[in-house]
Amino acid sequence: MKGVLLVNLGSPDSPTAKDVKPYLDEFLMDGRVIDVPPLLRNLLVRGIILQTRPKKSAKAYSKIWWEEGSPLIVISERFTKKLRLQTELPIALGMRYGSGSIKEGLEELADQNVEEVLLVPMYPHYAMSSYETVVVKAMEEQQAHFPKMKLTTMPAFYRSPEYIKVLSESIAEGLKDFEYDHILFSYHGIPERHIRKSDPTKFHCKIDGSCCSINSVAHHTCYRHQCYDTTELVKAHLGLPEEKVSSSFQSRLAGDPWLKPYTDYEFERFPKEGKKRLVVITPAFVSDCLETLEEIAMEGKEQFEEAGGEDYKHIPCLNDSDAWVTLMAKWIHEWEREEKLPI
Ligand SMILES: C=CC1=C(C)c2cc3[nH]c(cc4nc(cc5[nH]c(cc1n2)c(C)c5CCC(=O)O)C(CCC(=O)O)=C4C)c(C)c3C=C
Ligand SMILES: [Fe+2]
Ligand SMILES: [Fe+2]
Repeated sequence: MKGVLLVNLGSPDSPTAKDVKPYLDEFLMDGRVIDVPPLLRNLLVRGIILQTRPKKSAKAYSKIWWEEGSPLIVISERFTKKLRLQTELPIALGMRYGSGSIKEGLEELADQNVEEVLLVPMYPHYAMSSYETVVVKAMEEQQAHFPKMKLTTMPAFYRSPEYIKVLSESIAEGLKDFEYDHILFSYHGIPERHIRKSDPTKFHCKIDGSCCSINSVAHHTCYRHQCYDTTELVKAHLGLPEEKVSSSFQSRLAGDPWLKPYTDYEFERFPKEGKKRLVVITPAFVSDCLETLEEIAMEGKEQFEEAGGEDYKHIPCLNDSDAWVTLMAKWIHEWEREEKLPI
């Protein structure tokens, strides 16, 4: 029997420093997130970051927390419930970090006699700190606890024409009745080093402004290329004017150079260039979360307005919209019947 495991990032159990700390510990001790040798990671994460960050993050989480729980978890559960109505296969949901683990998701499927699992990392793009860590963790759990299960992984779907259509239509809906000077596609950032590490050719990705637009096998795992490609594909689909669209990267941690341009610098720059009415889209996330609801919809608005901006709009992620659920159900049916996957 076939089944599906959807995996999203996860959230703390509550917006308190007490619950945020173990969640951040698991997240940041992942060697694909903070990719330094284990001893140094331990020192950096437990000795420095976790001394102050949980309190700061808990404050941010408490600004966006819903009565039912973390928006990321609640939206992922709503998506899963709606998806179950459109397919007869068992569908489970797991989180990479925090409660509701990947192992529990696989257990739920095993209990329903599932032997062949379609693993769906809920990320449109490949990054070792998002997509790759989900795949590796799921394979480890499968090998350790479910040796007879077969895992097939959904590829990063950022350039599937059907996905671009659904994303573009949700953006078009958000652009209705809003006069804008500029549209910013703000993607979650990663350290530049991760781009070089994920380059199988070891020479293509120079992050020099041109590598991401020159065809290369490196793009299968180049987060930067995939983000820029998403912007280009949506721009083409909607016929948006070249000069009114740009991309940037948000949510960096202090220390290393992360992908540029930085979103918060763009919020300060745009009003000075006369771009005073801004739309922000966050296509690295399929569901709204701390990084979209607090960092972009709240903090970003404040930064933009303080810099002289006048009108600001964040267009929500695809969340549990009917078009997105229906597309995922279609991909699942294609895998179930024809062993075909998007891209
Ligand atoms: C979209 C994919 C994501 C990538 C790539 C990613 C990389 C990455 N993230 C951190 C550090 C943090 N991220 C945090 C929150 C967070 N990150 C993503 C997604 C990606 N991260 C999501 C969906 C969320 C929101 C979770 C939620 O509960 O709503 C946080 C926690 C909050 C905070 O303290 O700021 C941290 C920390 C690193 C270091 C990294 C790549 C190296
Ligand atoms: Fe993150
Ligand atoms: Fe690249």
